[in-house]
Amino acid sequence: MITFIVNPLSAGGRGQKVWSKLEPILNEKGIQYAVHFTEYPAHARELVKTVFQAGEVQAVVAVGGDGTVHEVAQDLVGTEVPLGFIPCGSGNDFARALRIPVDCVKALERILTHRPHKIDMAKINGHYFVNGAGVGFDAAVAKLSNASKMKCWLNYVKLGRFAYAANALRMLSSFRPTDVVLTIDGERVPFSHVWLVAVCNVPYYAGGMKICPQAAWDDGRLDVCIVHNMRRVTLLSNLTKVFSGSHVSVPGVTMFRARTVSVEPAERLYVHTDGECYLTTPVTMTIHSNALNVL
Ligand SMILES: Nc1ncnc2c1ncn2[C@@H]1O[C@H](COP(=O)(O)OP(=O)(O)OP(=O)(O)O)[C@@H](O)[C@H]1O
Repeated sequence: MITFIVNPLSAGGRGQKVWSKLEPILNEKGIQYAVHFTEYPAHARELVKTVFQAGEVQAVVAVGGDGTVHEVAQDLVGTEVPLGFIPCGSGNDFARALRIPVDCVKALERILTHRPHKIDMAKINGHYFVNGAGVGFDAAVAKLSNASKMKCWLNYVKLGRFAYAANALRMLSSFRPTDVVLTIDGERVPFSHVWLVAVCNVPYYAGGMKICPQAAWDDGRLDVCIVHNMRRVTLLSNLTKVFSGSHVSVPGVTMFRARTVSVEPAERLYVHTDGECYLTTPVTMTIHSNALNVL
């Protein structure tokens, strides 16, 4: 039996619309399935636990945004039960990285016909994440985006993925860079005047920003992007380069690859994981090779 976990409110209600399109297709094909709808934040994780307790599970499919994938994946890591994903959030970076079609019917077809394959998973202070985590400026922007009405409006006109970029411009004038010590595979490296530290398992976050262009979900490494010692005006003028990944050659952008990364700033900073902000520093991130089966 395939279990679908649907966030009906993802991208301003797209999750519900997508499910209404998929349900008749599943019935027509005579596929055995169960469906559960999330009713509050973090409910997806509870639902997956309940599904496992109830018995044999063939696959669990997240229908929603990257936040829903993040929650569903937590308890699938280390099991052979594959994760499927029907992307209908505002960012859909996980789908972008794994080349999962944005068309929900094609995404369903892939789930029904694809052989599962293993991907790496990253872990931060005990929680897994699928795409990336960010400390500092990008986490502050993620927090602002999730709380702001702008994301709802942009979702309404199907431009939700630009909410982060729009809020980055708003946050730019007020955010103050700070000193940070990174420990990269055991080596302590101090950085001054740090705007952000992004640690990624896939190239994209925040709705298509190619923050770590070389990141790969099967290389057993975390890719790290540090933006430091950069004037506000320089950051502003180079902001759009992140969509192509060409920001990596701007002075003040330092890239690393590692298996373990710790981030200790001089002051407590927000941390986002897969676009959701529920942690603060200090944090330690590790990579776990071939940890999740994906359809
Ligand atoms: N019924 C609900 N009411 C309120 N919050 C919910 C509900 N269902 C899920 N959530 C929370 O909403 C958050 C975001 O969900 P999701 O990622 O699916 O959509 P999105 O934010 O529109 O997409 P994206 O993450 O791509 O921007 C998740 O962290 C989840 O915990």
